This record gives sequence, C-alpha cells and structure tokens, in this order.
Amino acid sequence: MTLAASSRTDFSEITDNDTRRALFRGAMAKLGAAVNIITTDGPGGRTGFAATAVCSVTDDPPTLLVCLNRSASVYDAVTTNKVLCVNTLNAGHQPLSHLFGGKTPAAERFATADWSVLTTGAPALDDALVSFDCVIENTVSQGTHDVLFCRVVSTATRTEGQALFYFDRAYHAVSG
Ligand SMILES: NC(=O)c1ccc[n+]([C@@H]2O[C@H](COP(=O)([O-])OP(=O)(O)OC[C@H]3O[C@@H](n4cnc5c(N)ncnc54)[C@H](O)[C@@H]3O)[C@@H](O)[C@H]2O)c1
Ligand SMILES: Cc1cc2c(cc1C)N(C[C@H](O)[C@H](O)[C@H](O)COP(=O)(O)O)c1[nH]c(=O)[nH]c(=O)c1N2
Repeated sequence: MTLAASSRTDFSEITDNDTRRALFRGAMAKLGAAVNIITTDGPGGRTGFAATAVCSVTDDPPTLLVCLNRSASVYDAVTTNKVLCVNTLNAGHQPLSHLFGGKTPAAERFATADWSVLTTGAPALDDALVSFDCVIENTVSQGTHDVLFCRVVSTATRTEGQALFYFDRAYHAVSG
C-alpha cells in the first residue's frame, strides 16, 4: 500500500534558491516540534531566543544539539559565553515564545518571567517543563546555521503540564 501524497517535490529540479527555501519551509511546517527558550549569560551578556531546532544526540556523554541562525542578534553572546540553557516551554508560555522569537530587546525578553541559575549561569526558566543547562562543546556550520553540540551538565524538571508544540505555523497544547 502506498500513502496518498497531496503534492510531491523533486528539489533537484528547482534552480531558484528562494523557491527552494519556500518549499523546504512549507515541508518543515509539517514537522511539528516542542518550543524552547534558549538562554545564555556570561562575558557576552545575557540574552535568549526561541528555538524548535533542538534534539537529543547521545546519552553518553549527555548531549543535545541546538541549531542557531548566525544572523540572530544572540549569536555573538552565545558563541562568546559558550554556555546555554534549553528551557522547554509549557502550553502557557506562548507569549514568552513570541517575546524571544521577535525583535524585542534582550532585557525586555526576560522581564515577564522568573529565572534562576543552575550550574553554568545561563538563565533557567522557573516554570519550564524541563531545563537543560549546557556547555557548548562542538560547533558545525551548515548553510545559514551553526549546529551547537551541547553537553548537559545539569537538568531541572519542575512541573507537570501540557507541552507547547509548534506545528503548521501555529502553537498547540499537547497533553502527556
Ligand atoms: N530553525 C530555524 O531557524 C527556525 C525554526 C522555526 C522558525 N524559525 C523562524 O520563525 C519565524 C516563523 O516561522 P514559521 O514556522 O511561522 O514559518 P516559516 O515558513 O518561516 O517556517 C516553517 C518551518 O520551516 C523551518 N524554518 C523556518 N526558517 C528556517 C530557517 N531559517 N532555517 C531552517 N529552517 C527554518 C522551521 O521548521 C519552521 O517551522 C521565521 O522567521 C523563521 O525563520 C526559524
Ligand atoms: C517558534 C519559533 C521557533 C524558532 C524561531 C522562532 C520561533 C517563533 N527561531 C527564530 C529565533 O527565535 C529568532 O531569530 C531570534 O529570536 C532572533 O531574533 P533577533 O535577531 O534577536 O531579533 C529560531 N531560530 C534559530 O536560530 N533556531 C531555531 O530553532 C528557531 N526556532
């Protein structure tokens, strides 16, 4: 049995970069993901951004990856500090995701929530579903993004609750 497909795209036939990017984004919109706020602090300053491009790499040593656009305002701070905290959002955090995903100045991004520090000094969101405090150990550049390989040095799992999921260019609440 074959699955019905509403449209098929052969990327090798597409020569226009903008068209290819748009088609890729349209396809990626179907790949839902948890929403996270990635924070950092240190000599490069305190800042953070919203990210869905986060996943587990290996449990030995505990490692996750984060994909960061090099054009983001946070890029210099993250790469200077070499630490970050991945804060996985609950369903009530949609306004926070909007703050950290937009053009809001760094100081204002932190103003509406409560933050603590775990091991590295990167801000941990007090009511995140889970926070992964990390040291950035390796970086690989691919296209517009850096893939940051982050060794987890501590975690905090604080609340039960629904997850904030991003799918089809919209936020959704997901129960466990
Ligand atoms: N990985 C990312 O950098 C990433 C992921 C999600 C959203 N965003 C940003 O958030 C904004 C809104 O996104 P949207 O989902 O509403 O619509 P969209 O059409 O811009 O993106 C659709 C999907 O494509 C992927 N994507 C978007 N921009 C990307 C990029 N520069 N590099 C790699 N993958 C990318 C994501 O999976 C996203 O959910 C955009 O400015 C987008 O760039 C970036
Ligand atoms: C739901 C959602 C998910 C993501 C993003 C946005 C949103 C709304 N953004 C974009 C990122 O948050 C944004 O570029 C930063 O906040 C930087 O913006 P400024 O350059 O500071 O204005 C984003 N950027 C990135 O480099 N990697 C990612 O995985 C994601 N994921």
